[in-house]
Amino acid sequence: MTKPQFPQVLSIAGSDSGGGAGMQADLKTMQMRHVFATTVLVAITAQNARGVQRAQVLPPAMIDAQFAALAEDLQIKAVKTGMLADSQTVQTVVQNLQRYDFGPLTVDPVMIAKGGAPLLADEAVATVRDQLLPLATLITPNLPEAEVLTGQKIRTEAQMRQAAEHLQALGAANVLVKGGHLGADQAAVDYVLLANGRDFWLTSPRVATANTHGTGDTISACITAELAKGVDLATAIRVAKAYVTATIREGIQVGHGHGPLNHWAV
Ligand SMILES: Nc1ncnc2c1ncn2[C@@H]1O[C@H](COP(=O)(O)OP(=O)(O)OP(=O)(O)O)[C@@H](O)[C@H]1O
Ligand SMILES: Cc1ncc(CO)c(N)n1
Repeated sequence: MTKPQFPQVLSIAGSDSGGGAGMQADLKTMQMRHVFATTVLVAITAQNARGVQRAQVLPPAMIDAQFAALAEDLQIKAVKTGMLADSQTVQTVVQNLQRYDFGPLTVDPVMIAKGGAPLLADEAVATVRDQLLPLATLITPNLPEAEVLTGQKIRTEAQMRQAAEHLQALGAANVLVKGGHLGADQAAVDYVLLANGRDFWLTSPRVATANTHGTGDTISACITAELAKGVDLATAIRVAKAYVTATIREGIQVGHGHGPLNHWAV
């Protein structure tokens, strides 16, 4: 009897001990999307829905060793990055992504946790922009991240569009600007600019909830999973928007503060 085949995907990220964001959100999402998730852990955070208490970065040699182990034995079809902590770690990840072909790369340029804790050192922003972003098949910044990467203020939908064009000019092939941080009275509107110049908006009703910890990780992990299955990018982004919306709408209650999503939602 032939055994079931699942496309293999990779999450390069930090651990969220609270289980709601980071590598844990990636793993839960990828499992729900029926792909086989592998990981390169770059940092550990002591974190819960109230915030980040402590973080520790892994040494470059340990990051290299994880990449080498995967390259030796697996066939990764799509890859994403999340928390990358500091400039040295970004450079280590960039070197490995250049060394191995793990398929289309989705860069979620994680900078600050929902509670306000920094997950990327200021000195690493230029490394992300200049070295990682040009490798990205897709970059998925939220509004504050897009502001930092472009140096532009983003308060309106017109500015979201301009920021996407700017990010493309910086070298990202395709761009998803996430509008989760627009005003609480506005719909959850995201803007997509594809490599071929096609663009579209994705709009869903804003759910009035504090339980949005890990939304960014979840949408980018879902896109990565769909890409590994061979789904085209525009469809992968639409599927992922629908999935993250369901995980917010069909919320669960775990912890306090910015609680996690319902990854079982469909
Ligand atoms: N309250 C909400 N209701 C519905 N959709 C939301 C809500 N908040 C965020 N979203 C959607 O979730 C996705 C992630 O966007 P967001 O801007 O929150 O990412 P993020 O800030 O990177 O998340 P995180 O840092 O928690 O991982 C987007 O599609 C956004 O529109
Ligand atoms: C480890 C980690 N990665 C990413 C995020 C952003 O959601 C977070 N809060 N924690």
